[in-house]
Amino acid sequence: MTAARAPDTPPRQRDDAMAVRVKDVSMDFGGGNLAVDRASFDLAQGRFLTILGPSGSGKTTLLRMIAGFQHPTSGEITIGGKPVDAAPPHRRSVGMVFQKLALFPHMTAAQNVAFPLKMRRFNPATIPGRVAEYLDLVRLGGLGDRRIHELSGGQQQRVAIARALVFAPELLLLDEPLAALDRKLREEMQLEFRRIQHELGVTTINVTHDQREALVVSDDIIVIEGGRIQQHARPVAMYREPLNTFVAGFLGVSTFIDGIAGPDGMIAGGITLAGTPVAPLTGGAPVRGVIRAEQIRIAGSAAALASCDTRLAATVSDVIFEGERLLYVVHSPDLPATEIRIYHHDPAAFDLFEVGSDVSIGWNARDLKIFRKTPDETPVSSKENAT
Ligand SMILES: Nc1ncnc2c1ncn2[C@@H]1O[C@H](COP(=O)(O)OP(=O)(O)OP(=O)(O)O)[C@@H](O)[C@H]1O
Repeated sequence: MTAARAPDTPPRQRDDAMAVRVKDVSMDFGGGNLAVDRASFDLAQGRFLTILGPSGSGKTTLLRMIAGFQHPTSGEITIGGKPVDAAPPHRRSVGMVFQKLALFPHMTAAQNVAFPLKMRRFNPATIPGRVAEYLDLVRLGGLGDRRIHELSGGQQQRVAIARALVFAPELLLLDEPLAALDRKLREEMQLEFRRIQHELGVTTINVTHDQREALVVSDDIIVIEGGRIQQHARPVAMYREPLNTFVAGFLGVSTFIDGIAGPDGMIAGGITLAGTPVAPLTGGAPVRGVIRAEQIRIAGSAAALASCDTRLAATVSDVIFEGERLLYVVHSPDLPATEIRIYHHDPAAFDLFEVGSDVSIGWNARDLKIFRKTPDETPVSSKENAT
């Protein structure tokens, strides 16, 4: 595969180490609708960044400003050291793939891929070779003569990717391009995006509300909520060390325990739970403990959980079979207000528990992360986001 550096690839801007710089950017649509609130981040050349957040959190607005389609109310965005709106959209070195692919239906796959090259006045003699090269890159070699309606959804997606990349843009922007695909195809295309991005080394910003996609494809993740960047980190760090309960609830499946800070962790339901504060806490302050579903163990007796720092009696309220794993929902008389969620990763095991079973559950102090609770915090349902 030679598409990575085609002979007539335009020289890229390499004078600035940061491919994209977003500085104090806000978008105020008026009437109290602050869609993006003082967002700042830098993205280094060649990295794959995903902006992850729930519906209405400001992801698309932020991406549209980076694309130059929308002007920030305040702040500054540069690509390769230059302001984004320095050139008209069709002259910018930015490739884009949206959920609506906007392919030309009357054209063939190859004609679609050739279109941006013609718009950018590439040497006509080089166009067929370059189109073939990028169709190969997206594994559509041999299908260039097919019209768009003669291609499957996944193949159309590949045409859109080839069209976005064929002119070797400095930056690739993806706005939920996989959202409309069924789960299996979506997961296949996630890996394809990753492969192609690694092969070309093109700096990429992807927008999604799918946490799995963010974890699978990205070098870096930004979680956004209410127009504000909540955390910017690598996927493993984001998952293991969330900065606040919103991020903890948005990635993965967790149990939330409300209480107050105590000397050795937190006090909830009248008992002390050993845990790890993420920041210094004042005794008696309202806190929220968060523990991931895979970090709680479940067993038929407390003796089987001797290695756990905390052990509680509980009753199974629900068992959800998810194929490769089970999700137990249990309640403990020690924490009456808390719905506790536990993953069990071997659904073929013999010691499964049925609804109504009395069980023991346990975890270690390092896995119960204790956050200061803010006054406006409402219970978070991480289950809704478990895709
Ligand atoms: N052109 C506009 N005029 C007024 N308000 C807008 C406009 N575009 C977006 N908004 C508002 O800005 C907020 C952020 O919208 P945005 O589309 O950026 O969210 P999102 O995170 O991309 O959501 P989704 O995942 O549903 O696409 C929302 O409250 C939305 O209603």
